[in-house]
Amino acid sequence: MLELVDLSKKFKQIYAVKNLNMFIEKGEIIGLLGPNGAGKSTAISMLTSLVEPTDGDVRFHNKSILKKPAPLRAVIGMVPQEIALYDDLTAQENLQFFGRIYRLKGAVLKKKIDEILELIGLTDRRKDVVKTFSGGMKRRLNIGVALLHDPEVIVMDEPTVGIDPQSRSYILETVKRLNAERQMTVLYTSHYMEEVEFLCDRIYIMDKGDLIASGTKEEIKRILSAEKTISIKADRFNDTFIDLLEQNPTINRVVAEEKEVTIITAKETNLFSDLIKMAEDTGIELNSVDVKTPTLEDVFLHLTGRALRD
Ligand SMILES: Nc1ncnc2c1ncn2[C@@H]1O[C@H](COP(=O)(O)OP(=O)(O)OP(=O)(O)O)[C@@H](O)[C@H]1O
Repeated sequence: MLELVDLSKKFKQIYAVKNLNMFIEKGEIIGLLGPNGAGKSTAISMLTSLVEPTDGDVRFHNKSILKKPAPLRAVIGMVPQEIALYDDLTAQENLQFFGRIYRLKGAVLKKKIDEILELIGLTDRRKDVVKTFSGGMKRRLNIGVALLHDPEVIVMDEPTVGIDPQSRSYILETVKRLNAERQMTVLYTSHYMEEVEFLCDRIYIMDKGDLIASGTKEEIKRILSAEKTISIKADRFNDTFIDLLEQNPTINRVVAEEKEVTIITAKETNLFSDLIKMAEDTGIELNSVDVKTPTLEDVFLHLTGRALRD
């Protein structure tokens, strides 16, 4: 239904997005995962014709929308990262204002507003001004605005950044409902791999403008089928211990954080006794050594040598 073809955007000398290829079929929830600066916002801004690509094409039902964005604009809803609401208006007044921009009015607009307030869980706060809302409530209303014209496709740019856990799970459940009950197609960008794992049918992972992996969760995790991830925990680590790990030829990658070191090694390697000895020799008191089931976070670590959450 929607396709990005060899899409690139260059800002001065830097590619924010480089040769990105993606497709989205009707009714899918697609995850676009990547750390800050990966190029996710730039990619979706090109998709929603807010940013003009340097190269490549965006196609909707096999037709380029770069010169004629109207057919896609009519059916797409965009939830931007920045909250775009009027603080001095109530929730209801905000929806009325944006609804009129979409040329909705009278009983149709009223019905739509009631339905949206119910969906985003703000019916009982409809008459309160937005400036009294928590960050999570503002984000929910921001999503409500994007739903006013009954879009077939909704694009959400990191809609859960910096909000309370309750609003976060409300938003995730709302995305699932929109997809299940209204067959809405969703493109969801995030740097939280657990959100993308929970929501999405297929996933694209970007880093520094490049697409580094794509497929279903299972397909992506198969990238790690020959490796395993070991998490080592201690109250503190030292450089000598980390150096020993990095020099060990059976260890493929080491990511050291204050109280946790993650290593990736070949599946068949048995490092347990070596790790205990290395810790003893370097004066580290281990709290735990665990072999983890691979997550998308581990795939990112494997492909880039960095943790996604950094
Ligand atoms: N208008 C712009 N001018 C110059 N550089 C830009 C512009 N917009 C984005 N960039 C750069 O392009 C790269 C990708 O940014 P982008 O915002 O698309 O990433 P992101 O994955 O959405 O991350 P974030 O979650 O931080 O927004 C970054 O290095 C960013 O600094």
